[in-house]
Amino acid sequence: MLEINNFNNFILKEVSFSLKSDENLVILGENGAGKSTLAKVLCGLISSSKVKLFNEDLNNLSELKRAKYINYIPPKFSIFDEYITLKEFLELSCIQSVNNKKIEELIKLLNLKKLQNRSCMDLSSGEKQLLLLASSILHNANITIFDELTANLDISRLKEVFEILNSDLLKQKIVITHNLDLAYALKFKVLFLKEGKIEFFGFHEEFFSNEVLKKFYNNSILKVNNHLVVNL
Ligand SMILES: Nc1ncnc2c1ncn2[C@@H]1O[C@H](COP(=O)(O)OP(=O)(O)OP(=O)(O)O)[C@@H](O)[C@H]1O
Repeated sequence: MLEINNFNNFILKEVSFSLKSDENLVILGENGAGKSTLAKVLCGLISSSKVKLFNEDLNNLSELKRAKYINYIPPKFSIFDEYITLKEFLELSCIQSVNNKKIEELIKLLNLKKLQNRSCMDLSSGEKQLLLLASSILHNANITIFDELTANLDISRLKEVFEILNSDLLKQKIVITHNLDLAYALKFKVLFLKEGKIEFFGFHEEFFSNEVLKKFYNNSILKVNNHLVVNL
């Protein structure tokens, strides 16, 4: 259970919503709408007294408990140690004991075997995003927030990531994305932010109706025969 109650700062305005433990969420909105800021508030990177996780104030949680409850995966991979390898990064992603069997399974699942001894710094943007996904599965938080996880992925990798987000490998998921095809396919609940305000919070079916799409995207996107079509 995640709750935010009337949060305000210079970017977000009167933000309130709650998610039950079995609900996943997609966060949509224009560039600069406040999506990453909201993610940082929800996971405590921006401090606030307005967030509750599993009925406990986020502010009062120990660092370990907070890490178990929520994990924020940023849009860009950054690391200070330029020598650390992909496999070592995964070992560090286990919050308590290192689970080598699971690391091997994930390396196989995400086809990262030939990269496992490469320095993380040398990975391509898409490979870094797959590493972040593998890392989040090892971390295994109750809630994982992905901020533009799929931005640099080719179509076949996007499909693999979709399958993982659509599976039970991770518990509760919050996905920030500009990829409406992904948002549509995931069928998660939808939150649409505009200039820091929640303009829509509700079910997938309602958001992806032509009426609501027209309201938020003018005529640039349409649903035709149950497919989204971009009108460039
Ligand atoms: N630390 C900061 N100081 C000042 N302004 C900030 C700061 N962080 C974000 N902003 C501004 O707040 C607004 C919202 O930023 P945010 O990164 O949350 O948007 P976003 O919806 O995630 O955008 P995008 O889709 O482009 O990633 C932007 O106008 C941004 O420039």
